[in-house]
Parts: sequence; structure tokens; C-alpha cells
Amino acid sequence: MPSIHPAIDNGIQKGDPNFSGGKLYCHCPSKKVEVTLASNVAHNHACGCSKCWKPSGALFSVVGVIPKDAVSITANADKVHVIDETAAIQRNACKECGVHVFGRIVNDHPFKGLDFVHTELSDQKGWQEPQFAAFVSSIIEQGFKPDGMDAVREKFKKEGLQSYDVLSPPLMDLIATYTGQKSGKLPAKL
Ligand SMILES: N[C@@H](CCC(=O)N[C@@H](CSCO)C(=O)NCC(=O)O)C(=O)O
Ligand SMILES: [Zn+2]
Ligand SMILES: [Zn+2]
Repeated sequence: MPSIHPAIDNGIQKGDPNFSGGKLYCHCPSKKVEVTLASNVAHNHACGCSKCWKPSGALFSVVGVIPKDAVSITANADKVHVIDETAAIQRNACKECGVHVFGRIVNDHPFKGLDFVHTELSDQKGWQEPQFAAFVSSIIEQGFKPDGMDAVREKFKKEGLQSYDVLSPPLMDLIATYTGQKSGKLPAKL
């Protein structure tokens, strides 16, 4: 089977619940973009969607969320650009190596205030390990043959990750709560 992701292929290493953040670097050999995260991430997950950055050869991205106020570009900010301003998650990438250094939600959205980051861009240990696999069926849209999907879902199961074809139930509940409150069908105060 092709690589799911280097952080999952040979077993998942558990994070440190007391870990308090660190630095991410793009893949440029010099003048690396440096992003400083002032906390650990949450809801870290494998994502099979076509938009999240994946390391070369991997079928999935691994991406977690962090409050946007805990994210800052601390070196070579001039190399960073937004790859698609119309996407819900505006992915800020290095213009030279293409790595997504963080994704930010700018428009009205249930996850506004959270940034999406790839902790594999850090050389520090302790980041939260992947908790689930999201948008698993989306890899088919990118050319993965449907008859290989059982093996992919089996691999996630073996590594202790539940597969979903959207996000995990807690995140889907957050999205639905936001939508229900916006339409007035759900009280603003719960
Ligand atoms: N099948 C599509 C799905 C793309 C998608 O909806 N991705 C999600 C998850 S990204 C991180 O979990 C999403 O919220 N996207 C918003 C955005 O990317 O701006 C595909 O594969 O493209
Ligand atoms: Zn770079
Ligand atoms: Zn994604």
C-alpha cells in the first residue's frame, strides 16, 4: 500500500499532554519560513482532502487546529502567500517550496479563530498525535482506486484511528450547532 503518512505508516507516536508549543519550518534549504506556535494543537487528524498539504508520496495530510492568536510568523514572512483567497481555510504557503505553513479562516465560519497547522514541520517532540482520519473517501477524487479503500481504512483501524468521510462527530456537531444558531432554530445560548 502507498504511504498513508510518515507519522502513521510505522505506528503513531503519542504526544505529551504537557507540551506547550514550538516552531514550524518550511522545507526550503535556507531562509526557511519560521512559524512559532504558542501552544500544542487540538483535533489533530489525518486529512484525505485535496486541499491540505501532504508530504511527497503520502496519501494523507496530518493537520491540527490551534487558536490563531497562538500563531505567528517569526522569520522570512516575505516568502509567504495565500494560495487561494476564496477557500474557507486560507492556506498560507511558502512561495518557494510550496509547504503550507498555516491555514487561517478569515470569513464567517464555525471554525473562525482557529488556524490549521502541520506539526510535522517541527523538529520538536510532544505535539498531539493524530486522533482520527477525516475526508478518507476524498483520496478517490485525487486518483486513488476505490478498491484500495478497505486496506486504507483497515490501516487506520490498526493504528487506532477511526475513519470518517467528513470530520469527526465533535467537529461536525460544532459546525451543525453554528448553522442551527445562525438560522435561529437553535437558541444562541445553550
Ligand atoms: N472532497 C473535497 C473535500 C474538501 C474539504 O471540504 N476539506 C475540509 C477539511 S480540511 C481539514 O480538515 C474543509 O473544511 N475544507 C475547507 C477548505 O479547504 O477551505 C476535497 O477533497 O477537496
Ligand atoms: Zn519554503
Ligand atoms: Zn483537508
